[in-house]
Amino acid sequence: MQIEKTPLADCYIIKPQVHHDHRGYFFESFNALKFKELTGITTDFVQDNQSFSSYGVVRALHAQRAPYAQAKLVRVLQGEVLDIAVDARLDSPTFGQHFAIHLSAENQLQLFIPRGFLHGYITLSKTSVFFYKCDQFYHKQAECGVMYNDSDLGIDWKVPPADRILSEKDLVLPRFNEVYKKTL
Ligand SMILES: Cc1cn([C@H]2C[C@H](O)[C@@H](COP(=O)(O)OP(=O)(O)O[C@H]3O[C@H](C)C(=O)[C@H](O)[C@H]3O)O2)c(=O)[nH]c1=O
Repeated sequence: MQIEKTPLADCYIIKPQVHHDHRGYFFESFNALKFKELTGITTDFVQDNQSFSSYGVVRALHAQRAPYAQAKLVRVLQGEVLDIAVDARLDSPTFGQHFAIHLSAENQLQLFIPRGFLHGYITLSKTSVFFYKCDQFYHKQAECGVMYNDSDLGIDWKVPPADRILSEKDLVLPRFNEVYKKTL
């Protein structure tokens, strides 16, 4: 496992060590001890999620409010996505900034997104299977989110707007500054 810092504190890129042989490949998709050694972060994942999407589907930008905030370890099992993490920690020097990364079954990269972040992704391939570990259970009443294309966040979602597909819920999410009450 190799860890790479991002410009957002506590948000890390993880590159697993892939063992290839004549049969195919093997890699440890997560190892809590190695992760702690490399990041100093102790994780206790309690729920795994998986979602299937078609090209252009946007699932963004979501979080759960404290005390049910979730850290997530995300990766792609099939296809390719553009994954977005937005720092929504009011006391963070990178408050309001985002990090974007291409995750794919081919590059096998993962992104660790700490609690206090908004998260979302758009599918760039014909279809995608997205898998992620969470360190807090789903609490529907604690769900929150902001509009994915809020100009204040300046996220380039790559896919032409006409091709993007969103849930009814995501189409009516508020602006970042409405939720986080702090001007960027
Ligand atoms: C998140 C979640 C949802 N659900 C149920 C609720 C709905 O009946 C159905 C679809 O939920 P939703 O439309 O919120 O799914 P996404 O739009 O993919 O939401 C996710 O989008 C981005 C990528 C995230 O990082 C979050 O984990 C999550 O908000 O699954 C559950 O039963 N458990 C859960 O943990």
